[in-house]
Amino acid sequence: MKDYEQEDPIPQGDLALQLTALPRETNGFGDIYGGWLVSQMDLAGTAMASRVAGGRVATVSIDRMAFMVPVAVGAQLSFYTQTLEVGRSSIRMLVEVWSDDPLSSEWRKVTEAVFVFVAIDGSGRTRPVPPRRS
Ligand SMILES: CC(=O)SCCNC(=O)CCNC(=O)[C@H](O)C(C)(C)COP(=O)(O)OP(=O)(O)OC[C@H]1O[C@@H](n2cnc3c(N)ncnc32)[C@H](O)[C@@H]1OP(=O)(O)O
Repeated sequence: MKDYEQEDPIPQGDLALQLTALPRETNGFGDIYGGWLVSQMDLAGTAMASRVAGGRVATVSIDRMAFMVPVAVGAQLSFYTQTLEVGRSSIRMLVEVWSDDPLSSEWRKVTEAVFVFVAIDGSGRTRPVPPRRS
């Protein structure tokens, strides 16, 4: 994961979400916890996938992920998304999280994961992703 970080020093894709890590997102040790970060990644990916899908999507899978650096309270977090593949109803999307630490002023990649979203209709059944408009 560290090698990949060095080969890949800039965010991939489009900025989907920016927010500040607040004290309410911490665990009992006072540290930002991973589950909160994953849920923000899911929200950022959902927002972008629903644009591609032209409507409602559901998260069907998240690949393995590792947290490469800790996130400090007060850090500015940026979530980037890149569509990797569009299937009949599925959208594979890379979601990266980058942190701007207010104390160290360091800009670093925190984590990344590939999410798969599926376009669904009002009843929760899969539907085809509409063709891309050029
Ligand atoms: C449990 C929760 O509440 S988690 C929170 C939100 N997520 C959800 O609620 C999703 C719950 N899951 C579901 O409702 C169903 O799995 C559905 C409707 C998303 C998909 O139903 P399925 O019967 O798996 O549909 P189907 O087999 O046709 O697969 C649909 C697409 O998803 C892809 N897919 C299904 N499972 C996976 C998986 N585990 N990993 C990657 N892709 C997958 C398929 O390859 C297919 O892609 P394509 O249409 O582009 O070829």
